[in-house]
Amino acid sequence: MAQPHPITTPLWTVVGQGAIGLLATARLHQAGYPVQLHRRTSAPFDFMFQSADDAFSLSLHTPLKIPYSFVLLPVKAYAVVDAVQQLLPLLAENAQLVLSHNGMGTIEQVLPLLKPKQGLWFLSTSHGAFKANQTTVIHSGKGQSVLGALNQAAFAQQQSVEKAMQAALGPLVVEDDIKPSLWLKLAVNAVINPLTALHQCKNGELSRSHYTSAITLLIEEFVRVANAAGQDFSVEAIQNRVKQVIEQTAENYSSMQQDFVKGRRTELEYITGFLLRQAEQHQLQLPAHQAIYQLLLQKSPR
Ligand SMILES: NC(=O)C1=CN([C@@H]2O[C@H](COP(=O)(O)OP(=O)(O)OC[C@H]3O[C@@H](n4cnc5c(N)ncnc54)[C@H](OP(=O)(O)O)[C@@H]3O)[C@@H](O)[C@H]2O)C=CC1
Ligand SMILES: CC(C)(CO)C(=O)C(=O)O
Repeated sequence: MAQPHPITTPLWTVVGQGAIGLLATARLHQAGYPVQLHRRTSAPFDFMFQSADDAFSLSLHTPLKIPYSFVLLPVKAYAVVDAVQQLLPLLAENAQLVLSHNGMGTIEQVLPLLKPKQGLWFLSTSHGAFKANQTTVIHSGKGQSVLGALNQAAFAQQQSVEKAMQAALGPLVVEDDIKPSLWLKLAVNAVINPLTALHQCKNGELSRSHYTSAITLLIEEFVRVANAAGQDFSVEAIQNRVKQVIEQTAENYSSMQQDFVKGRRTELEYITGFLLRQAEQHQLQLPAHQAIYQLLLQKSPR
């Protein structure tokens, strides 16, 4: 008689020890997934997770199990390609890799690095998390996530990846084509992030009439380049989305504002920079985005 296959829960490897990575790690652990952290050092790592409903600590001490079959890569956009290059020798032949970050432009760089059976995914999230200190992560805002497969090899493990990402950063919407969602997130980030970094203000400040004309210009330019790139957005739809996010996150400081004020590298190159590169390809001028990009570069301590 044939033996039934044992039902195993796959081991996930989360890269880094950032806010989103630790949030995902804690939630995977809560859902019963074995999970390990691929960090810059191999020292043992304990951390504390806190949310509105929960608080617990997690010890991740066992040596890393390689090759990695399921990997979540929630690092800043500018760190993605280096991280993937470092991971390549550690990935299984049919590994599944989930990118998660703000901004765009990394997918095209990562796809050619993978082997034919290695699947690539993108997860875009509106969850909020921050590190209160090196070893404490706070789940500060319940959000949701959008997940999409980026190559054919991703479909070989579709159910496993979707189920795990539901646990890690759900509630989850799975899109056949994630690009429109990424462009919509880009619109929000290309308006709110540079303005809040430049004016050193909370997101909610941008609802003041003082910012109306700058926001309108940035949105009109965004829509021109998005349309040229084949994304069918109207100015009105983007205005409504940006207004909604400004209201919903009124008390937040954007990630770019925080990086900028702390003198850390920002994701400007993958947000406004990406938009400007797209505009160039389509022979469009984006004077408002160009101006804010130059101002932030000049003022940036790095
Ligand atoms: N935090 C949030 O609430 C939200 C964040 N996002 C986006 O998600 C992404 C991740 O955000 P967040 O978690 O805040 O970012 P962090 O910078 O806090 O976390 C990234 C982590 O990855 C580590 N890392 C980078 N490269 C490597 C590598 N090659 N090997 C090992 N570790 C590496 C970093 O280490 P080191 O510091 O040493 O470089 C850091 O610990 C960003 O794009 C952000 O914009 C989106 C929505 C909400
Ligand atoms: C949505 C927003 C603007 C929330 O602050 C964000 O994604 C960020 O800060 O990077």
